[in-house]
Amino acid sequence: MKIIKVKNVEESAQKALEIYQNVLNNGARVLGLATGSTPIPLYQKFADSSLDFSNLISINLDEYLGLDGQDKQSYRYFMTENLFQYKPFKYSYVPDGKSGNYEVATKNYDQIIDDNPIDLQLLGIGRNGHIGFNEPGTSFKSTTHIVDLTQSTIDANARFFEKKSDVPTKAISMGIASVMSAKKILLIATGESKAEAIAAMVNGPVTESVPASILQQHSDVTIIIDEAAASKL
Ligand SMILES: O=P(O)(O)OC[C@H]1O[C@](O)(CO)[C@@H](O)[C@@H]1O
Repeated sequence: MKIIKVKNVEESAQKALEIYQNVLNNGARVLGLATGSTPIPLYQKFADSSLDFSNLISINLDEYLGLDGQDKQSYRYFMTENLFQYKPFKYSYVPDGKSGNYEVATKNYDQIIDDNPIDLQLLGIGRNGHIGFNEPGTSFKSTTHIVDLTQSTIDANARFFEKKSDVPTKAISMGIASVMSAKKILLIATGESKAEAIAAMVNGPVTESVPASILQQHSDVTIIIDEAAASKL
């Protein structure tokens, strides 16, 4: 793992932007994207940059179950608001949270990933070490699947909803094997609330109890962390 320590959120986004400029100059055509608060400063930098995504494909990690792309809490909506409206891709895939048949929806998403190998997968990290919506205990062999969200994730995400009871309890997520299939991975973590998860991911054993710990076994992972997220390393 290559660890880049930065002072603050602004610097984390700047460093990440430089990594994207580099991989795009080197011919990347498929970007794996993430939601959550962490990537927003980077998406703002994308929007303000001269980068052109119109010939690229994006593949998002996850989506809440039961929300369609028009729903303001959906991750499709989040992506449109924060990035796609400013920097459209040739095609942007987000898992279908409203499919009537989740077996088909998960298989289709795996096929999309197989057909479009991800050049650079962007990740945040949950306080419990989750990546995508792959909660502790998820098999390292998992591909796209339906997830029961843990209470800790529901609580953490409640800030985006009017009432806690509005937070979906299930999601459709790319699996850990799908994430690991990306050629390069960039994980960004900022803030004290991520410090424990970062320490477990970097220094702890590789265990399904800490999904992000599997990244120790990927050959090309870069972690950008600010001082607060690095405080327990
Ligand atoms: O960046 P945030 O908002 O702290 O979220 C961390 C993680 O939680 C999720 O939003 C899912 O709960 C992930 O997509 C993200 O990586």
